[in-house]
Amino acid sequence: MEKVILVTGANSGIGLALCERLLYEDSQLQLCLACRNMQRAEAARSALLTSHPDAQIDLLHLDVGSVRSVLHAAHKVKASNVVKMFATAEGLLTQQDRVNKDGLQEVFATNLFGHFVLVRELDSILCQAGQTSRVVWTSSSNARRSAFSLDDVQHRLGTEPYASSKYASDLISLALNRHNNSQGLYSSVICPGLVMTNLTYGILPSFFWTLIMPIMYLIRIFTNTFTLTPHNGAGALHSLFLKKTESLDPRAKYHSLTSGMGSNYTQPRQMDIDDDMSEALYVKLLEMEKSARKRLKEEDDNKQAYKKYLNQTE
Ligand SMILES: NC(=O)C1=CN([C@@H]2O[C@H](COP(=O)(O)OP(=O)(O)OC[C@H]3O[C@@H](n4cnc5c(N)ncnc54)[C@H](OP(=O)(O)O)[C@@H]3O)[C@@H](O)[C@H]2O)C=CC1
Ligand SMILES: CC(C)CCC[C@@H](C)[C@H]1CC[C@H]2C3=C(CC[C@]12C)[C@@]1(C)CCC(=O)C[C@@H]1CC3
Repeated sequence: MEKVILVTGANSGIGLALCERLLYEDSQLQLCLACRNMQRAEAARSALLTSHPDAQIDLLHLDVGSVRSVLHAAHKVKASNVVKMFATAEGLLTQQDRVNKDGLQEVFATNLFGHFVLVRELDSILCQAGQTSRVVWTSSSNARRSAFSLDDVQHRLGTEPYASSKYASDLISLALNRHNNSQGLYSSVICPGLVMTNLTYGILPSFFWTLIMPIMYLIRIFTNTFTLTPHNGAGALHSLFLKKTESLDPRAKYHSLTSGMGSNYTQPRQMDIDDDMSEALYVKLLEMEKSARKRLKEEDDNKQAYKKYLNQTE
Protein backbone atom coordinates (compact mmCIF):
# COMPACT_ATOMS: atom_id res chain seq x y z
CA MET A 1 0.00 0.00 0.00
CA GLU A 2 1.19 3.52 -0.77
CA LYS A 3 2.22 5.75 2.08
CA VAL A 4 0.37 9.04 1.95
CA ILE A 5 1.57 11.77 4.24
CA LEU A 6 -0.77 14.66 4.84
CA VAL A 7 0.95 17.81 6.09
CA THR A 8 -1.04 20.82 7.25
CA GLY A 9 0.55 24.27 7.00
CA ALA A 10 2.77 22.78 4.30
CA ASN A 11 3.21 25.89 2.18
CA SER A 12 5.87 27.50 4.35
CA GLY A 13 8.20 27.24 7.33
CA ILE A 14 8.44 23.98 9.21
CA GLY A 15 5.68 22.22 7.23
CA LEU A 16 7.42 22.88 3.91
CA ALA A 17 10.81 21.91 5.37
CA LEU A 18 9.28 18.62 6.58
CA CYS A 19 8.07 17.89 3.04
CA GLU A 20 11.54 18.58 1.67
CA ARG A 21 13.16 16.31 4.24
CA LEU A 22 10.66 13.51 3.63
CA LEU A 23 11.17 13.62 -0.13
CA TYR A 24 14.94 13.71 0.29
CA GLU A 25 14.59 10.48 2.30
CA ASP A 26 12.17 8.79 -0.11
CA SER A 27 11.27 10.49 -3.37
CA GLN A 28 8.53 7.84 -3.94
CA LEU A 29 6.46 9.12 -1.03
CA GLN A 30 3.05 10.50 -1.77
CA LEU A 31 2.53 13.86 -0.12
CA CYS A 32 -0.67 15.76 0.39
CA LEU A 33 -0.11 19.45 1.13
CA ALA A 34 -3.15 20.67 3.05
CA CYS A 35 -3.16 24.45 2.82
CA ARG A 36 -5.46 27.40 3.25
CA ASN A 37 -3.85 29.51 0.53
CA MET A 38 -3.83 27.55 -2.75
CA GLN A 39 -1.58 30.02 -4.55
CA ARG A 40 1.13 29.52 -1.93
CA ALA A 41 0.42 25.79 -1.94
CA GLU A 42 0.99 25.69 -5.70
CA ALA A 43 4.28 27.60 -5.26
CA ALA A 44 5.36 25.12 -2.57
CA ARG A 45 4.53 22.17 -4.85
CA SER A 46 6.54 23.70 -7.71
CA ALA A 47 9.51 24.24 -5.41
CA LEU A 48 9.36 20.63 -4.18
CA LEU A 49 8.98 19.28 -7.74
CA THR A 50 12.03 21.25 -8.84
CA SER A 51 14.23 19.25 -6.49
CA HIS A 52 12.18 15.99 -6.69
CA PRO A 53 10.63 15.84 -10.19
CA ASP A 54 9.18 12.32 -9.67
CA ALA A 55 7.40 13.11 -6.44
CA GLN A 56 3.65 12.65 -6.18
CA ILE A 57 2.34 15.79 -4.56
CA ASP A 58 -1.37 16.49 -4.18
CA LEU A 59 -2.85 19.74 -2.94
CA LEU A 60 -5.82 19.89 -0.62
CA HIS A 61 -7.66 23.04 0.32
CA LEU A 62 -7.94 23.20 4.10
CA ASP A 63 -8.58 26.09 6.41
CA VAL A 64 -8.03 24.27 9.65
CA GLY A 65 -9.68 27.15 11.51
CA SER A 66 -13.04 26.40 9.90
CA VAL A 67 -15.02 23.27 10.82
CA ARG A 68 -16.82 23.33 7.47
CA SER A 69 -13.52 23.40 5.59
CA VAL A 70 -12.14 20.57 7.75
CA LEU A 71 -15.18 18.35 7.05
CA HIS A 72 -15.02 19.15 3.32
CA ALA A 73 -11.27 18.36 3.16
CA ALA A 74 -11.73 15.13 5.11
CA HIS A 75 -14.47 14.08 2.68
CA LYS A 76 -12.07 14.60 -0.25
CA VAL A 77 -9.26 12.69 1.48
CA LYS A 78 -11.56 9.77 2.24
CA ALA A 79 -12.65 9.63 -1.40
CA SER A 80 -9.17 9.63 -2.88
CA ASN A 81 -6.37 8.71 -0.50
CA VAL A 82 -5.18 6.30 2.12
CA VAL A 83 -3.50 8.53 4.66
CA LYS A 84 -1.05 6.69 6.83
CA MET A 85 0.62 9.64 8.46
CA PHE A 86 -0.47 13.08 9.23
CA ALA A 87 1.56 16.01 10.56
CA THR A 88 0.25 19.32 11.82
CA ALA A 89 2.60 22.16 11.04
CA GLU A 90 0.40 25.19 10.94
CA GLY A 91 -0.12 27.55 13.77
CA LEU A 92 -1.46 30.89 14.79
CA LEU A 93 0.54 32.95 17.26
CA THR A 94 -1.22 36.07 18.45
CA GLN A 95 -2.13 37.59 21.76
CA GLN A 96 -5.13 39.35 20.15
CA ASP A 97 -7.37 36.35 19.82
CA ARG A 98 -10.85 36.74 18.29
CA VAL A 99 -13.99 34.75 17.69
CA ASN A 100 -14.19 33.05 14.26
CA LYS A 101 -17.28 32.32 12.18
CA ASP A 102 -17.84 29.02 14.01
CA GLY A 103 -18.13 31.04 17.22
CA LEU A 104 -14.81 29.61 18.47
CA GLN A 105 -11.65 31.38 19.60
CA GLU A 106 -9.46 31.54 16.49
CA VAL A 107 -6.18 30.39 18.08
CA PHE A 108 -7.85 27.41 19.76
CA ALA A 109 -9.70 26.53 16.53
CA THR A 110 -6.58 26.76 14.34
CA ASN A 111 -4.02 25.15 16.62
CA LEU A 112 -6.16 22.43 18.16
CA PHE A 113 -9.84 21.98 17.39
CA GLY A 114 -9.64 21.82 13.58
CA HIS A 115 -7.05 19.06 13.77
CA PHE A 116 -9.03 17.21 16.40
CA VAL A 117 -12.09 17.19 14.11
CA LEU A 118 -9.91 16.18 11.14
CA VAL A 119 -8.42 13.21 13.01
CA ARG A 120 -11.89 12.12 14.16
CA GLU A 121 -13.34 12.53 10.68
CA LEU A 122 -10.51 10.48 9.13
CA ASP A 123 -10.65 7.73 11.74
CA SER A 124 -12.10 5.23 9.26
CA ILE A 125 -8.89 5.42 7.23
CA LEU A 126 -6.45 6.14 10.07
CA CYS A 127 -7.74 3.29 12.24
CA GLN A 128 -7.64 0.14 10.12
CA ALA A 129 -7.12 -3.38 11.40
CA GLY A 130 -3.59 -4.69 10.95
CA GLN A 131 -2.11 -1.31 9.98
CA THR A 132 -0.57 1.57 11.86
CA SER A 133 -1.04 5.28 11.23
CA ARG A 134 0.20 8.29 13.08
CA VAL A 135 -0.56 11.87 13.87
CA VAL A 136 2.17 14.28 14.89
CA TRP A 137 1.29 17.57 16.58
CA THR A 138 3.65 20.51 16.28
CA SER A 139 3.57 21.90 19.78
CA SER A 140 5.97 24.33 21.40
CA SER A 141 8.16 24.96 24.41
CA ASN A 142 5.58 27.66 25.05
CA ALA A 143 2.97 24.99 25.97
CA ARG A 144 2.42 25.68 29.67
CA ARG A 145 0.03 24.10 32.16
CA SER A 146 -0.35 27.48 33.90
CA ALA A 147 -1.79 28.98 30.68
CA PHE A 148 -4.45 26.28 30.32
CA SER A 149 -7.71 25.81 32.21
CA LEU A 150 -10.29 23.04 31.80
CA ASP A 151 -12.96 25.62 32.65
CA ASP A 152 -11.88 27.76 29.71
CA VAL A 153 -10.40 25.38 27.13
CA GLN A 154 -10.70 27.98 24.35
CA HIS A 155 -8.89 30.55 26.49
CA ARG A 156 -11.67 33.13 26.09
CA LEU A 157 -10.74 34.85 29.31
CA GLY A 158 -6.96 34.70 29.38
CA THR A 159 -4.11 36.50 27.66
CA GLU A 160 -2.04 33.51 26.51
CA PRO A 161 -4.16 31.78 23.85
CA TYR A 162 -1.12 30.34 22.02
CA ALA A 163 0.46 28.76 25.12
CA SER A 164 -2.95 27.39 26.14
CA SER A 165 -3.64 25.87 22.70
CA LYS A 166 -0.22 24.23 22.59
CA TYR A 167 -0.63 22.74 26.07
CA ALA A 168 -4.05 21.47 24.97
CA SER A 169 -2.43 19.75 21.97
CA ASP A 170 -0.02 17.95 24.34
CA LEU A 171 -3.01 16.74 26.39
CA ILE A 172 -5.05 15.69 23.39
CA SER A 173 -2.19 13.69 21.91
CA LEU A 174 -2.07 11.63 25.11
CA ALA A 175 -5.85 11.10 24.97
CA LEU A 176 -5.74 10.05 21.31
CA ASN A 177 -3.16 7.41 22.18
CA ARG A 178 -5.32 6.10 25.01
CA HIS A 179 -8.38 5.86 22.77
CA ASN A 180 -6.81 4.80 19.48
CA ASN A 181 -3.59 2.80 19.98
CA SER A 182 -5.59 -0.43 20.01
CA GLN A 183 -6.89 0.49 16.53
CA GLY A 184 -3.40 1.24 15.20
CA LEU A 185 -3.41 5.05 15.46
CA TYR A 186 -0.49 6.62 17.35
CA SER A 187 -0.12 10.28 18.24
CA SER A 188 3.05 12.20 19.14
CA VAL A 189 4.06 15.73 19.95
CA ILE A 190 7.11 17.66 18.80
CA CYS A 191 8.70 21.02 19.53
CA PRO A 192 10.66 22.58 16.66
CA GLY A 193 12.74 24.94 18.83
CA LEU A 194 13.09 28.59 17.85
CA VAL A 195 12.91 28.77 14.05
CA MET A 196 12.99 31.77 11.72
CA THR A 197 9.70 31.52 9.84
CA ASN A 198 6.73 33.77 9.00
CA LEU A 199 5.50 33.04 12.50
CA THR A 200 8.60 34.52 14.17
CA TYR A 201 8.77 37.35 11.63
CA GLY A 202 5.25 38.18 12.81
CA ILE A 203 6.51 38.74 16.37
CA LEU A 204 9.18 41.25 15.43
CA PRO A 205 9.92 42.85 12.04
CA SER A 206 12.21 40.85 9.77
CA PHE A 207 14.89 43.58 9.61
CA PHE A 208 15.22 43.21 13.39
CA TRP A 209 15.78 39.48 13.04
CA THR A 210 18.34 40.10 10.29
CA LEU A 211 20.17 42.53 12.58
CA ILE A 212 20.27 40.15 15.54
CA MET A 213 20.96 37.00 13.50
CA PRO A 214 24.69 36.94 14.37
CA ILE A 215 23.69 37.15 18.07
CA MET A 216 21.23 34.30 17.60
CA TYR A 217 23.95 32.10 16.10
CA LEU A 218 26.18 33.00 19.07
CA ILE A 219 23.39 32.11 21.53
CA ARG A 220 23.01 28.78 19.73
CA ILE A 221 26.45 27.75 20.99
CA PHE A 222 24.96 27.67 24.51
CA THR A 223 21.26 26.98 23.79
CA ASN A 224 20.40 23.88 21.79
CA THR A 225 16.76 24.99 21.31
CA PHE A 226 17.83 27.75 18.85
CA THR A 227 17.36 25.55 15.79
CA LEU A 228 16.92 28.69 13.65
CA THR A 229 16.37 27.13 10.21
CA PRO A 230 13.10 25.43 9.14
CA HIS A 231 15.20 22.41 8.09
CA ASN A 232 16.51 22.00 11.64
CA GLY A 233 13.11 22.81 13.15
CA ALA A 234 11.52 20.00 11.13
CA GLY A 235 14.14 17.53 12.47
CA ALA A 236 11.91 16.05 15.19
CA LEU A 237 8.94 15.68 12.81
CA HIS A 238 11.16 13.94 10.31
CA SER A 239 12.78 11.65 12.87
CA LEU A 240 9.37 10.56 14.20
CA PHE A 241 8.35 9.42 10.74
CA LEU A 242 11.42 7.20 10.66
CA LYS A 243 10.80 5.69 14.11
CA LYS A 244 8.70 2.59 14.73
CA THR A 245 5.31 3.57 16.20
CA GLU A 246 5.67 1.10 19.08
CA SER A 247 8.89 2.79 20.21
CA LEU A 248 7.23 6.20 20.66
CA ASP A 249 6.64 7.49 24.18
CA PRO A 250 3.11 9.00 24.41
CA ARG A 251 4.15 11.19 27.37
CA ALA A 252 7.23 12.64 25.69
CA LYS A 253 7.59 15.73 23.56
CA TYR A 254 10.22 15.20 20.88
CA HIS A 255 12.42 18.29 20.62
CA SER A 256 14.33 19.39 17.54
CA LEU A 257 17.69 20.55 18.87
CA THR A 258 20.86 21.88 17.31
CA SER A 259 24.43 21.68 18.59
CA GLY A 260 26.63 24.77 18.68
CA MET A 261 28.18 23.67 15.40
CA GLY A 262 24.75 23.39 13.80
CA SER A 263 24.18 19.64 13.70
CA ASN A 264 20.60 18.64 14.22
CA TYR A 265 19.30 15.97 16.62
CA THR A 266 16.06 14.96 18.36
CA GLN A 267 15.57 14.39 22.06
CA PRO A 268 12.44 13.22 23.95
CA ARG A 269 11.54 15.12 27.12
CA GLN A 270 8.71 14.22 29.49
CA MET A 271 5.65 16.48 29.30
CA ASP A 272 3.90 17.99 32.32
CA ILE A 273 0.55 16.28 31.57
CA ASP A 274 -1.80 13.88 33.33
CA ASP A 275 -4.39 11.34 32.25
CA ASP A 276 -7.37 12.85 34.06
CA MET A 277 -6.86 16.28 32.54
CA SER A 278 -6.29 14.87 29.06
CA GLU A 279 -9.46 12.74 29.32
CA ALA A 280 -11.52 15.70 30.56
CA LEU A 281 -10.32 17.81 27.60
CA TYR A 282 -11.04 14.94 25.19
CA VAL A 283 -14.62 14.70 26.45
CA LYS A 284 -15.07 18.48 26.14
CA LEU A 285 -13.77 18.47 22.57
CA LEU A 286 -16.13 15.63 21.66
CA GLU A 287 -19.06 17.71 22.94
CA MET A 288 -17.86 20.77 21.04
CA GLU A 289 -17.46 18.68 17.89
CA LYS A 290 -21.01 17.40 18.26
CA SER A 291 -22.46 20.88 18.60
CA ALA A 292 -20.34 22.22 15.70
CA ARG A 293 -21.65 19.44 13.45
CA LYS A 294 -25.23 20.11 14.61
CA ARG A 295 -24.89 23.82 13.88
CA LEU A 296 -23.52 23.18 10.38
CA LYS A 297 -26.31 20.70 9.66
CA GLU A 298 -28.91 23.26 10.73
CA GLU A 299 -27.25 25.85 8.47
CA ASP A 300 -27.36 23.42 5.53
CA ASP A 301 -31.00 22.49 6.23
CA ASN A 302 -31.97 26.17 6.36
CA LYS A 303 -30.16 26.81 3.05
CA GLN A 304 -31.95 23.84 1.46
CA ALA A 305 -35.32 25.01 2.77
CA TYR A 306 -34.68 28.53 1.46
CA LYS A 307 -33.67 27.20 -1.99
CA LYS A 308 -36.83 25.08 -2.08
CA TYR A 309 -38.92 28.10 -1.13
CA LEU A 310 -37.31 30.19 -3.91
CA ASN A 311 -37.94 27.43 -6.47
CA GLN A 312 -41.59 27.20 -5.44
CA THR A 313 -42.15 30.97 -5.62
CA GLU A 314 -40.54 31.30 -9.09
N1 LIG B 1 8.77 29.14 14.35
C1 LIG B 1 8.96 28.81 15.62
O1 LIG B 1 9.91 29.27 16.28
C2 LIG B 1 8.03 27.86 16.28
C3 LIG B 1 6.95 27.32 15.63
N2 LIG B 1 6.13 26.44 16.28
C4 LIG B 1 4.98 25.84 15.63
O2 LIG B 1 5.36 25.31 14.38
C5 LIG B 1 4.23 25.25 13.53
C6 LIG B 1 4.62 25.78 12.15
O3 LIG B 1 4.89 27.16 12.24
P1 LIG B 1 5.99 27.88 11.36
O4 LIG B 1 6.45 27.01 10.28
O5 LIG B 1 6.97 28.46 12.30
O6 LIG B 1 5.14 29.08 10.82
P2 LIG B 1 4.75 29.56 9.34
O7 LIG B 1 3.99 30.81 9.57
O8 LIG B 1 5.91 29.57 8.44
O9 LIG B 1 3.79 28.42 8.84
C7 LIG B 1 2.51 28.33 9.28
C8 LIG B 1 1.70 27.63 8.23
O10 LIG B 1 0.41 27.43 8.76
C9 LIG B 1 -0.51 27.81 7.79
N3 LIG B 1 -1.77 28.20 8.41
C10 LIG B 1 -1.99 29.17 9.29
N4 LIG B 1 -3.29 29.22 9.61
C11 LIG B 1 -3.89 28.24 8.90
C12 LIG B 1 -5.22 27.80 8.77
N5 LIG B 1 -6.22 28.36 9.43
N6 LIG B 1 -5.48 26.75 7.94
C13 LIG B 1 -4.50 26.16 7.26
N7 LIG B 1 -3.22 26.54 7.32
C14 LIG B 1 -2.93 27.58 8.12
C15 LIG B 1 0.15 28.93 7.04
O11 LIG B 1 -0.46 29.05 5.79
P3 LIG B 1 -0.87 30.45 5.11
O12 LIG B 1 0.13 30.66 4.03
O13 LIG B 1 -2.25 30.20 4.59
O14 LIG B 1 -0.83 31.52 6.16
C16 LIG B 1 1.56 28.42 6.94
O15 LIG B 1 1.72 27.53 5.89
C17 LIG B 1 3.14 26.05 14.23
O16 LIG B 1 2.26 25.14 14.85
C18 LIG B 1 3.88 26.83 15.29
O17 LIG B 1 3.08 27.10 16.39
C19 LIG B 1 6.38 26.06 17.56
C20 LIG B 1 7.45 26.57 18.25
C21 LIG B 1 8.35 27.53 17.67
C1 LIG C 1 19.12 38.61 21.31
C2 LIG C 1 17.75 38.93 21.74
C3 LIG C 1 17.41 40.35 21.46
C4 LIG C 1 16.82 37.98 21.12
C5 LIG C 1 15.35 38.15 21.50
C6 LIG C 1 14.67 36.97 21.06
C7 LIG C 1 13.21 36.84 21.50
C8 LIG C 1 12.34 37.74 20.67
C9 LIG C 1 12.93 35.37 21.43
C10 LIG C 1 13.60 34.64 22.60
C11 LIG C 1 12.84 33.38 22.82
C12 LIG C 1 11.90 33.35 21.65
C13 LIG C 1 10.79 32.40 21.59
C14 LIG C 1 9.70 32.65 20.78
C15 LIG C 1 9.57 33.94 20.08
C16 LIG C 1 10.81 34.80 20.06
C17 LIG C 1 11.54 34.79 21.40
C18 LIG C 1 10.66 35.37 22.47
C19 LIG C 1 8.56 31.67 20.69
C20 LIG C 1 7.49 32.21 21.61
C21 LIG C 1 7.97 31.58 19.29
C22 LIG C 1 6.81 30.65 19.22
C23 LIG C 1 6.90 29.43 20.05
O1 LIG C 1 6.13 28.54 19.89
C24 LIG C 1 7.88 29.32 21.12
C25 LIG C 1 9.01 30.28 21.06
C26 LIG C 1 9.76 30.26 22.37
C27 LIG C 1 10.98 31.12 22.32
